[in-house]
Amino acid sequence: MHCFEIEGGHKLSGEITPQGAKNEALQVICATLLSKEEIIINNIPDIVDVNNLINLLGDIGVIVKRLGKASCSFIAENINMDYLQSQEFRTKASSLRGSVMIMGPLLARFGKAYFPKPGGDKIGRRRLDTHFIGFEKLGAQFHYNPSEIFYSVEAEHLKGTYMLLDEASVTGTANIVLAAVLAQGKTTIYNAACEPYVQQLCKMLVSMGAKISGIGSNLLNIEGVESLGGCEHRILPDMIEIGSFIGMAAMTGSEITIKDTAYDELGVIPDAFRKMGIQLERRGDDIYIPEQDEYEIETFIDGSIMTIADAPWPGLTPDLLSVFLVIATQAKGSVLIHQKMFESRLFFVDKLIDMGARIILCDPHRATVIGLNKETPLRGTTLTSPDIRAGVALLIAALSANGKSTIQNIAQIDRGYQNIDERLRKLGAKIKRN
Ligand SMILES: CC(=O)N[C@H]1[C@@H](OP(=O)(O)OP(=O)(O)OC[C@H]2O[C@@H](n3ccc(=O)[nH]c3=O)[C@H](O)[C@@H]2O)O[C@H](CO)[C@@H](O)[C@@H]1O
Ligand SMILES: C=C(OP(=O)(O)O)C(=O)O
Repeated sequence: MHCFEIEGGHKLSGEITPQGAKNEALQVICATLLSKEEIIINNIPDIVDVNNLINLLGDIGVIVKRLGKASCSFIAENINMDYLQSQEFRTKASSLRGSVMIMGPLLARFGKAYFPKPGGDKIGRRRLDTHFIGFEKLGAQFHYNPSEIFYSVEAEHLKGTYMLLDEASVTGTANIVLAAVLAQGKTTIYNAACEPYVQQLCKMLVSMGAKISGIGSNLLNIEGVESLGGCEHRILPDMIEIGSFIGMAAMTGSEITIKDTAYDELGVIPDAFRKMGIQLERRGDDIYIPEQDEYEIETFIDGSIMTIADAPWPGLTPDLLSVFLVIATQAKGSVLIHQKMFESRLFFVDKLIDMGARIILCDPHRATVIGLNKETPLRGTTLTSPDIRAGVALLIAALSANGKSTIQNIAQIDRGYQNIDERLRKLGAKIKRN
């Protein structure tokens, strides 16, 4: 098991370019199953989850060609549906969460799809109800085998309908859209998730010949078509990685430039960092973060303590709350971090408390952080990464801390951050992979 050894307390400097977005990559790669024609995807991040999905598609019969470092061609002409019943499929598909989005395209194109319990972060209950209720509304029969935790959906044909989702699930919306584009007639999805990942998926589907309106809103209208063609698509920069780099710069008091951020797609993220007192400047499509010896968390207008909370898009993504929490530990002022969506994502604060941070975990969803205003740095220690975003938050803490830290279980970080140690070394970080 690899670990990172970090000597903290060094400033970073220079430029860093974000990878392609993990969560978009998972959606658009699954979408390649919808067509017999060639689909080229560019800016694919070289990370474990995405590589596992690409390999899984290869196992199902998709011809995958690497065209360059970050580009692949996919031709899903012949699909081996029997493979989906194999033990090997169950093991491989359950290594990540995003692979559940192969179900929508397979159901739409071949009338059936199977799936084991998906993997992904262990951050509380992660149900799939929205996915399956959506498929059922489109006319599929759903079967769940609880002893094997194996899901199946089958339909002779899918028929468009109106549906109001019980929650704006990101992968759930994507999965339903991926099925509805080939259904007969019109599907309306209300309370649809509209994260940039879903918007990008819909734009790609439109370029393949799908008829979708309402992209970017929570009301999608889809007119089913007979078949879809090929296309070329480029994945947006990873907004979670961009946010992680902003947090890293603030905590280490570093001057860095994050290149090619697709700034207009970042929604409230830059302003949420500004509320934490972090200065950042848009320069074209780059984000420049000056060296800051301190940053002061704003209060609300009436002087009450700031809350940073997650919400479905265009609210603040839950995937950045661990980063906000860690940067608050060295801010001036206090903040309530309210992780509304996931139940077990804040427990990593114990590790920050061990490092000297002042945090009260109020309950599994809320933590109050009283910033140290950089008067007392965190102390380096041995840490274990419980999930991908807590992992990167601990990495940020370790980079800013006094002394050495070891981060174990870095497979969690590698799941979503491409070559992170090498890229950070180029900024001057003292980080080794052992
Ligand atoms: C592979 C992938 O793309 N993963 C992302 C995707 O996961 P995923 O699609 O699995 O997450 P969902 O959007 O389904 O839901 C996430 C959690 O939020 C809760 N929920 C969701 C919507 C809502 O309106 N209210 C609510 O409370 C759900 O019950 C669940 O506990 O979206 C999550 C929410 O942005 C992100 O954290 C994950 O990184
Ligand atoms: C929770 C995340 O990923 P996944 O849904 O793949 O577990 C994440 O990217 O923060």
